[in-house]
Amino acid sequence: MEPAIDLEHVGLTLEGQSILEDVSLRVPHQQFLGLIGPNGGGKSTLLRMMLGLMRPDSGRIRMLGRSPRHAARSIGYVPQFTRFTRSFPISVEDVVLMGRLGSGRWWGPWRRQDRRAIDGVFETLAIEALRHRRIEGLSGGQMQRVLIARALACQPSILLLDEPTASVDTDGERALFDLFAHLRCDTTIVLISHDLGFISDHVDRVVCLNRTLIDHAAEPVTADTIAQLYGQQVRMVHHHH
Ligand SMILES: Nc1ncnc2c1ncn2[C@@H]1O[C@H](COP(=O)(O)OP(=O)(O)OP(=O)(O)O)[C@@H](O)[C@H]1O
Repeated sequence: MEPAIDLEHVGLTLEGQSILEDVSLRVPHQQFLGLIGPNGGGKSTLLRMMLGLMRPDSGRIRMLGRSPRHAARSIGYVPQFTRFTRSFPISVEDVVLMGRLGSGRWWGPWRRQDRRAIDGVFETLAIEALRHRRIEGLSGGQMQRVLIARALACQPSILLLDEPTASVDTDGERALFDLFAHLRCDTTIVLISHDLGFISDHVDRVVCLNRTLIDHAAEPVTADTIAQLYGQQVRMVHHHH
């Protein structure tokens, strides 16, 4: 069976700087993968490539056996919180409905079935009370949950999350990982995090990206292995500068 995510020898150079080099990664269906690495290591760039928002200079990316652009409707994406501007005068419901744009509907008012389809997502993320609030006034943790709800609104087969727990308190973080544990029965999840100890408790596998990818698939995921992986990578950063 083809893996859910298949990267082969992916490379990217931007403005003369090598961002990704020979990155190969196969993520089987329903695996929960933690993606770690130092700042600027290329993690967000790699997720954007999986979504088809950026193309590699070399190598090949297949998502669900298709090109990233063709698979995009089956991929939910939670961007890094700080990259999402909140100065639009729109409601929480509007933001979550945006997640259904790929579901065959391109313009015109939302259909009742679209609104009904997101009811479950509001409940799952416990944001029902926020449904008609403007997004400008939300707290960081509330907004983060709204962005996750938006990603889930298309009932994705693959969920890509860029530091989804960055603005969430400890209880909220635990609730999110409970949610991911529930979702992984039928979803492949890639989660970027800097919280090394925390992800080690929840993911199946950890890979570390710092321009090149280090995959210790054979080793059990423990906080120590991750700290070691991360330490190596951080030392490499210093070494390169
Ligand atoms: N559009 C762009 N043009 C030029 N350089 C870019 C562009 N996008 C990203 N980069 C560079 O690519 C490198 C990787 O950035 P990226 O955001 O993928 O890293 P990251 O691992 O997600 O970092 P962080 O942990 O800080 O979020 C950085 O050096 C960044 O400056």
